[in-house]
Amino acid sequence: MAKSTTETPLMQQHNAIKQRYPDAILLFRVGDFYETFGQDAIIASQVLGITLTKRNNGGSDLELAGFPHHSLETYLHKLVKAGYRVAVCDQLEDPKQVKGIVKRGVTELVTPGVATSDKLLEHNSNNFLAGLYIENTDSYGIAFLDISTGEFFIAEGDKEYADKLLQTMKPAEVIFQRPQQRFFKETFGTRFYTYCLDEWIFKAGYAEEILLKQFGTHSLKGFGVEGMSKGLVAAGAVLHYLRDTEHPNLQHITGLQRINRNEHMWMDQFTIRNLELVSLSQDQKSVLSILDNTVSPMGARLLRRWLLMPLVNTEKINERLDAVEWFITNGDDRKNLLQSIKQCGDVERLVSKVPLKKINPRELLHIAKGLQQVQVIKNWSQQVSNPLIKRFGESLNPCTVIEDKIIHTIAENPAVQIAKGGVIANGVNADLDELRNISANGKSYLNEIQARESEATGISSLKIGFNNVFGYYLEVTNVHKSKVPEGWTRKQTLANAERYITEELKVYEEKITGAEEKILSIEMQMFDSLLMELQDYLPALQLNGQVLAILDCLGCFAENAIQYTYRKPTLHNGSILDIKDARHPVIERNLPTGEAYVSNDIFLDSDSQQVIILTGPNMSGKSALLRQTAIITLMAHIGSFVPAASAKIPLTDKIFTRVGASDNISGGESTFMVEMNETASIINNLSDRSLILLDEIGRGTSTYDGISIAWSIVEFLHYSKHAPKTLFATHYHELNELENKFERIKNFHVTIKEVGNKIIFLRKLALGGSTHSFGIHVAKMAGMPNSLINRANEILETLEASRNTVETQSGSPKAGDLNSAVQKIDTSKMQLSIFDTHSEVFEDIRTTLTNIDINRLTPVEALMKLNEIKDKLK
Ligand SMILES: Nc1ncnc2c1ncn2[C@@H]1O[C@H](COP(=O)(O)OP(=O)(O)OP(=O)(O)O)[C@@H](O)[C@H]1O
Repeated sequence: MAKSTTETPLMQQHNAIKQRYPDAILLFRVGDFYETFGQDAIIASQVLGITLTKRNNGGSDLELAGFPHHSLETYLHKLVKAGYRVAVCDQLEDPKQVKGIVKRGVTELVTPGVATSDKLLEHNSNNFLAGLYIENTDSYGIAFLDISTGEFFIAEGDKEYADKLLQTMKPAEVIFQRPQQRFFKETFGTRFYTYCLDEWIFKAGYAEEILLKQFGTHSLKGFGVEGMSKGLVAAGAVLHYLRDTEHPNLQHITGLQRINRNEHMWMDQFTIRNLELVSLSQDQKSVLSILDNTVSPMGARLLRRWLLMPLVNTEKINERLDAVEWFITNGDDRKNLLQSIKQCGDVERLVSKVPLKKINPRELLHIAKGLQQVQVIKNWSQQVSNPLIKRFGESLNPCTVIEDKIIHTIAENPAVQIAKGGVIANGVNADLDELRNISANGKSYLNEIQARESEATGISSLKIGFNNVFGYYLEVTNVHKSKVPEGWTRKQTLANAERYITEELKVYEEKITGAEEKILSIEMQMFDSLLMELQDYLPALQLNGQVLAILDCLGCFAENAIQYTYRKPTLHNGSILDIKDARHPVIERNLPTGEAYVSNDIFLDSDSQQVIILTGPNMSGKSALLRQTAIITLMAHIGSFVPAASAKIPLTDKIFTRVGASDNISGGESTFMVEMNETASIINNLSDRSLILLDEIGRGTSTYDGISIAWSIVEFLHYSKHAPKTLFATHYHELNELENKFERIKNFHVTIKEVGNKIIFLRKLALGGSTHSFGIHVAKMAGMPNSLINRANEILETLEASRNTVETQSGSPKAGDLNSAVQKIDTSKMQLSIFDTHSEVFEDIRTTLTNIDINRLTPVEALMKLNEIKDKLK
């Protein structure tokens, strides 16, 4: 920004404030506009598409861009979405009351992680601010706060766990110690919006002090977070950051919840992505998107967390499953309950707007109407026979006193903005009623006085009037002057009349002058005090929100089970996984009309069938089978019914999935390196209750290396003392040999039918391995030129002829003499079959001609086709 000694006082004020928020865009309120200056103006004009102008600033030109104050929400949201921190600087005094420059100050610093505006928030996902305390390279404390709902979590763990939590909770912003900037980037990458704070903030003593102050308690014991010193340090930093960003009203942040690593199933980021649990883009279908039948935003947010953090406690899971079953058999109860929950709106976010003073009258009324529904649900829950639903229903708090007060205080259909008036109901405040009466019925009130006084005095021509100098008056023509009573005071004498004021008129005048202003002020004050009163109920309201979210999710599982014929799984502590007629919940919902999903049985245990080697042609459905096994297992662990005829699911603490040859080029790792890194992490983190899905592991390197690695991984898993249940899909048919050598390995394949030179995918799982991949067939389906396909078939024949010499010897694979087979490939035909352009062109022309229906061709079209063919021959 251009510096000048002759800056205007306004710019001096701006610059002084800007200095305190150097890394934020400063929206500086001037009259009815928010203005930006200098570099801020350049950015704002680019991001917001508003005009950039120049203004003279003491001799130098300064960039300027602004927008009307009522557009703040829209523009603020655009800037924050574009990744900027925005400081909103308001006028702190009424300009009408002040001479000279108005006092200004930053009233809010909005960043991606500290957003409360509905425009910045997605209704079905949380907007977390994460605090990360890096104690050392493998020890972390993490806190997640959603300021828009008041949910506050803490956790601790090693690097892998910290990474997993960050990936799962997807914070909009991560704050950590400034000296760790480089380390953070190297460890967690660049996918998060980050901000650094001074190291001194990350201290246990400071954290405790700030947390106790926030919660108004003497100790943190009540939150069950003892021993989580690192997590608390992170939570302290989060609160400090809120203070730094001018968020003083945080009464809705009433406590902490701990996330325990051993209470949830372990799935790493790769597994979450590979199983397509949550959508990466708007139109991508995911397990979450097809399961989400919730009726409230808090239900939708909770479902996401449930899905990414499945339970590993049989008792708790069975409680949920039983509740879902109850909802299925009691359909009317379920429908009524969901209807009630729907009417409550986004309880958590509405409640959080109360201390932030961002709630509008309509939303306040919504809270009260929600509380009426809460009462309905609570009453209903008394007669529910399912213990979990009953327990949750009974824990609801209808907060009757405040509900009643809001319903009676707020008008039936209030304006959205308090400033519009008409927000407080009639009959609540006598002064307000009177003022409204006066303001609305002023004319008839005056007529009433006029008639009354005219009758009392006998002055038939008595008139009431008003002028700016004398205010209200009674006008008496000179003829009747003698009839004027004593109590009237003369105010003005005209040629043929006198004007008087009475005590009653004086009082009326005082009342009517500024009635509108007074009405507004009473309304605002009553609204404010209602909000103040409501603050005492915040914890109860938040608890209601959480309970409604749980009931919503359970109801949603019941809805899904009915709509999509999901069945109740049996979760047990044994080792058998036995699913009958399993389906993939996402694929089955996206098949073209008329096509049915082919279900399959799958059985795994730790005695006879611990590892399945799954072969089958490309596109036959191997990956789908692997994934549906994991998704069904996962769904059972969140308490959902599953897409299968029946399912016995062993309690599973970890699901690993790996797909060969996925790459992480931006992370600087080669395809195969990634594949091996990820597989190594499985091998090193196995447990007795793990489910492992390996999809074409080993394919990222040469055939021999790949087969050898795949073989040894399977051997390792088979001999591992944990005996993890494993599904291994592969195109290395050589691996089928493993079945003969290891007792707990079984071969299966996905069936197809060959009809002529076509194959039909039957998609049924059958015992035994398959010998063909039919990859060339899939290449044909993908639209490769016929000449290329024919050539590939020729080469395949040559190679397969040599395959007859394949011998697999004593526990290790030998893939035959591929090298000498390759030498046998006859390249003399290559000119003709692949690179003979003529054959390609003729093939092309033949296709064009075959597709022409001569009877329907107009002469002009025929000429054009002829021209097209001529061009091709050129
Ligand atoms: N059981 C099924 N019923 C109906 N359609 C299915 C079934 N299984 C898979 N499909 C369809 O077939 C497509 C290919 O399936 P999938 O990716 O599982 O094959 P694959 O055997 O793993 O193939 P590749 O070896 O080439 O990776 C799926 O996207 C889905 O549309």
